[in-house]
Amino acid sequence: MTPALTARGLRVALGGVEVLHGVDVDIAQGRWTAIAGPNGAGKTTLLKALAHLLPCRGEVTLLGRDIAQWPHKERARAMAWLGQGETGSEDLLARDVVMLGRLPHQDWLGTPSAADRAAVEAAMRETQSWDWRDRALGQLSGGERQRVLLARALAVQASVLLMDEPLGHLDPPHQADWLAIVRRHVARGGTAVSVLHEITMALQADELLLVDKGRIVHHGACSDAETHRALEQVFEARIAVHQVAGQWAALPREKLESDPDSFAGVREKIGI
Ligand SMILES: Nc1ncnc2c1ncn2[C@@H]1O[C@H](COP(=O)(O)OP(=O)(O)OP(=O)(O)O)[C@@H](O)[C@H]1O
Repeated sequence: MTPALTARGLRVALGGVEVLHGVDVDIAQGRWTAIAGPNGAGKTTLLKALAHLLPCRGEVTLLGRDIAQWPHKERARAMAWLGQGETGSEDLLARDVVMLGRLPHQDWLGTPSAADRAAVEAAMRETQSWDWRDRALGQLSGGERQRVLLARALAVQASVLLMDEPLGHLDPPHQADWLAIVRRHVARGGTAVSVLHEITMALQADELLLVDKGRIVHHGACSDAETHRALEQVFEARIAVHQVAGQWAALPREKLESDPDSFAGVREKIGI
């Protein structure tokens, strides 16, 4: 199957300094790929370059076609973006913010159709943000706001969904809801790519892309032992990947070793 996204020799310079040094990658369609790595490694830069949001050297394709050759609206219908700490639109009502996700489907100066309104409602219900549809974005809490912005990305109904640190401000139940949303998207044949700092959450993805110092240092299945070793290595062995209650989890190694009592329950479960 054609990859959802590919990059060949991708280089990005920011402020005159190269921060991405010739990345080659294929992102599979119908899979969820998580991008992880240390602070400043280049994860956001890579995601933005794949989204065609940054000037870069090299080639990027979206669904088999040079990303720069896509007509703008068509590309905006094929690929949705959820950025990190987005500002702006503070005075807009939440439902109008989500309607922005429908712009690629509308004619210039066109009014929203019944299908647009239905997509907005469905996306807001999916992210449980429908209740504050008539409140201004600037008046919402961090987590409420994040769910509205996720709804905006979902309202696009794009097959490729790119999300930079989507769990910001979300409490654990809403993190679990986000996980369910991503899994549904992928089960329907969609592609999800997300930068995640929460490594245990990143390990729930299908594939893990590890970025360090502007390069991809590993790309493999999240269930793969080789991926776990690469993950431990990129974080200088300060985390350890173990299976806890049937799921892969990244635990702080120093805490496990120096304060065994606080992890007694976990140690019992994972047998160490
Ligand atoms: N506008 C900019 N001008 C100059 N350098 C920048 C700019 N934006 C980012 N950088 C640098 O580029 C590098 C990669 O940044 P990027 O945001 O992609 O890292 P990241 O892996 O997403 O980091 P984090 O985990 O901290 O969010 C960092 O060294 C950062 O300081």
